[in-house]
Amino acid sequence: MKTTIIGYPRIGCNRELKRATESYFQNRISPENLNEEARALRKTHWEKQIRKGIDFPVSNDFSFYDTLLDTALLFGLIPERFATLPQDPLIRTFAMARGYEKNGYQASALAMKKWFTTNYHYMVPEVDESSRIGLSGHKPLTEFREALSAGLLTRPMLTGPYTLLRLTRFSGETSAEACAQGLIPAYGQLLSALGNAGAQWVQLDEPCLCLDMDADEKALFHSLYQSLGERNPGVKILLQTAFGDITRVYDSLSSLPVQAIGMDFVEGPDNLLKLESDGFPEDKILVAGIVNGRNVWRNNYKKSLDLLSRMSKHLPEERIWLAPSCSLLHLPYSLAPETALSHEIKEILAFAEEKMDELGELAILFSEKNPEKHSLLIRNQQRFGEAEKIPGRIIPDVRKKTSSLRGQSFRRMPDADTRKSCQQNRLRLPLFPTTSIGSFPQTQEIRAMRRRHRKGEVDQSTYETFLRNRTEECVRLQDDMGLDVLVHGEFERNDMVEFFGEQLEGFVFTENAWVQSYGTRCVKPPILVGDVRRPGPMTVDIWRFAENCTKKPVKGMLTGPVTILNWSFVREDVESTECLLQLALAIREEVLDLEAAGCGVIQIDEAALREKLPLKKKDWKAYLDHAVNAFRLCHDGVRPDTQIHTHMCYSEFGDILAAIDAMDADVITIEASRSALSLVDQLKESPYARDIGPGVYDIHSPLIPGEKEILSRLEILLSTFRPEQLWVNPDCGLKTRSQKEAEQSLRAMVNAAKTLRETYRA
Ligand SMILES: Nc1nc2c(c(=O)[nH]1)N[C@@H](CNc1ccc(C(=O)N[C@@H](CCC(=O)N[C@@H](CCC(=O)N[C@@H](CCC(=O)O)C(=O)O)C(=O)O)C(=O)O)cc1)CN2
Ligand code: MET
Ligand SMILES: [Zn+2]
Repeated sequence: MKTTIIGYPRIGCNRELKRATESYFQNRISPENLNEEARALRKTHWEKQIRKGIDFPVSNDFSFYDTLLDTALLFGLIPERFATLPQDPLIRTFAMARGYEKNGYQASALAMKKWFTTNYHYMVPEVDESSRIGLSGHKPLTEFREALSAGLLTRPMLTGPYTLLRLTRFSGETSAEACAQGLIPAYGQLLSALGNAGAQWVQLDEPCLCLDMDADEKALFHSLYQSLGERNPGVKILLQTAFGDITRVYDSLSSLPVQAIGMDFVEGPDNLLKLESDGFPEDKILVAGIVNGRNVWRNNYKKSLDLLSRMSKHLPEERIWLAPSCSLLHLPYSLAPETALSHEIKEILAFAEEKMDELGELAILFSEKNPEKHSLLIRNQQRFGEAEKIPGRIIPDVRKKTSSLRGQSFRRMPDADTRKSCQQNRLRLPLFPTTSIGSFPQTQEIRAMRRRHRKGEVDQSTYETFLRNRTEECVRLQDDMGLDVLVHGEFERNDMVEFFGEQLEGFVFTENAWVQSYGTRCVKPPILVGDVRRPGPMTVDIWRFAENCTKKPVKGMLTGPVTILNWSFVREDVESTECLLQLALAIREEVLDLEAAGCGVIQIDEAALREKLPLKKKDWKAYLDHAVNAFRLCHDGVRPDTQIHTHMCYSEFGDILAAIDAMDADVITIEASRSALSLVDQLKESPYARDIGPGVYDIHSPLIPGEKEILSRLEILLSTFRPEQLWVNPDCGLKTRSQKEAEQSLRAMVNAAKTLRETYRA
């Protein structure tokens, strides 16, 4: 059996690309320097795949920002506001990703959305009537040639036409069908160019095949591939899917003019059932995704060999290539730099590099007559034996509590309307109250201080004094700007999930296991290995300190159980519903401690609640029931006059409105600035009654909004929301912004709210 991967991380094992790109943004290095760094990284990544024995390495998985954005640029899916940008590919890429402002020319960034159920974000391509669809770049070709000149034959990958069209926003008279007319010839042209350059295979990523598909969508998919097949000059196509099963189109696979199909057998167990009941097309190769490409645990070889032997009853092993279930983009690079993990834990983990080892070992084992006797299999089983010894895997006290809660639904009393008046009596907030989402800029100074503290170069009390000083400045600044509900700024947190993981029992941490979240931004997800317990208060001290710096209310700031779970690497030895209950209990204890300390407004962020919404609608209810119930458990014990906020990063919630409402928070703040109109649209049919703060400016962009711009967004929002329910806040936390950007933007926002209040008073 041959092995392949379908994408590799690109940020660099020491985040070299992040550092180089950020230096380029600050004009500290030239575009040539940035390109050099990128070339060096690509070379390192190809060489690593070869060294790990991968038979078919991949190219064009590199990107300066996002591969979907690269594909959009490649084929001219560019909206009018970027049409007159300089032709330079770096400038165009970053302009579309981050917004552009120069010489009186301004263009806001493309929207950013979550990539399927991962914590990776893609840029949403936009097509309008000005877009000229056609091949207008050569990135896949350049990178293919670059590898070839280093002596490596790679398989270029890019987003396929169906997924590209499905994820694009069309405006005016444009449509996916019309766009396809220009797009397919452009793909054809690219494939010929790649074939002429010596490529044998091209990988077209079609993860959208794992979504629900109606008859029109299926027809579009088939017609795209039929016409691509007619234009294909002979290069072989691997149609690659990920993140679930493709049972929606399985029946028609054999008629597709492609030579290989990649399927996920980890998140899509139904793929195997289909293969067993319907067989697999005789003329195609199966790229079998059997090693989990997005969780950090070792593969269980015994189970994988069983799976492979079931598959090989339906097609010969020469036609099976072993692969991860998705791109390795969602995993850290390597276990090698991790020195602090215990032996048992290290034994049971595998990051991108170790996953490639696993593919090779599985190929060896499968070719053995008696794999049971093979040292590789014995070693693999020993790892799982060792893992049983991990301390804290089962804490009987915790299990006792969760088992008494199973099957219950939690509910806060009294009803929301009654609570609203209790809270108004206590807080006395003006119309259009202003607030922020929590974090303030994590400046170089703060990060450097945290690093010195981590390394033991700065003692605990110096570090704490430093944090308090920053917190005090931050609270005073908000007071001075006239915000109504303040925050402490989250300076003590490296990340909203990693921080809570560090406070709770049950998680372990890595030193260097970074995973790209978007652009140059990375996360280091904690790894859940045991039962969760809260040893003591986590946020009460810093909240109390901040509260004492002002007369205004300061929000207690927590991350909710669903988000902690969704942004961690989760255990596979325990049901996620159990972990969710354990986390909810821990957060609940913290909520009650904050309340007892006098905190009147508590925000429980559920930024990741929507992100793990299953891709197929039939699975939504089960997920949402558990998620919502866990959130309700966090706050079902608070007093009526304690105001519970929640925050979500994406406003696309028209379709899960009932679930959002059922969370029973008093106030929700959400992202909306890049899509104020779409939120208003979604809520036209079914109005939303609770207090809501749709973000009035984009915190992901370095552009500073003006008061007028904010006012016009607020006006749009007031066409759907009652003045008494509208809060005024940014889209999300300010941690990635500079001090100046944060301050000027918030001032514009507060002024806009004040102006609006005048209008309503008159
Ligand atoms: N987990 C998670 N997922 C999320 C979000 C989020 O906030 N958290 N937000 C949404 C958007 N995604 C985001 C993801 C990351 C970042 C982000 O800012 N990440 C930081 C890293 C944050 C962090 O963990 N920082 C640590 C470590 C920082 C670091 O790199 N330290 C240097 C030293 C720095 C110095 O000396 O100057 C080092 O260790 O080498 C800290 O502050 O302590 C980055 O990439 O720059 C922002 C948004 C969706 N998903
Ligand atoms: C990604 S959601 C962020 C919420 C968090 N309270 C912050 O402001 O950073
Ligand atoms: Zn957010």
